Amino acid sequence: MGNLKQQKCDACTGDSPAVTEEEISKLHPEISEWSVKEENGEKRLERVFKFSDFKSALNFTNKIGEEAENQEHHPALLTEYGKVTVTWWTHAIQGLHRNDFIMAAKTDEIAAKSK
Ligand SMILES: C[C@H](O)[C@H](O)[C@H]1CNC2=NC(N)=NC(=O)C2=N1
Repeated sequence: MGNLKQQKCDACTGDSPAVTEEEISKLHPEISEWSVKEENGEKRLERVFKFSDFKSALNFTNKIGEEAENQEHHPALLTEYGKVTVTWWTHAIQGLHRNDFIMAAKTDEIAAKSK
């Protein structure tokens, strides 16, 4: 464990397995700052990152966007003055896949490097 951020996303289709509750409880400690939310009956991972101004928030948003393109797995990003809300889930399965936990870990790493 502790290596989620080094993993790559698998190509995901509607047949890909959603993580089970048991897997969620194993993976969540690696990204403990994220909350598991439920929206429209779909589980999602969400975290708010704080910044000193809009420009830093936008800069972080763009870095997450680049990594999303590299991994072909894409978040919802809400950029505001001094904060970015990042939400990961897998549209193809309307819920959480291991990919979402990998991307959350990568997001944490990018945030740590952006400080
Ligand atoms: C074909 C392409 O890989 C898929 O449409 C990808 C793109 N990015 C994606 N991102 C996310 N978060 N969920 C998906 O199901 C998804 N599907």
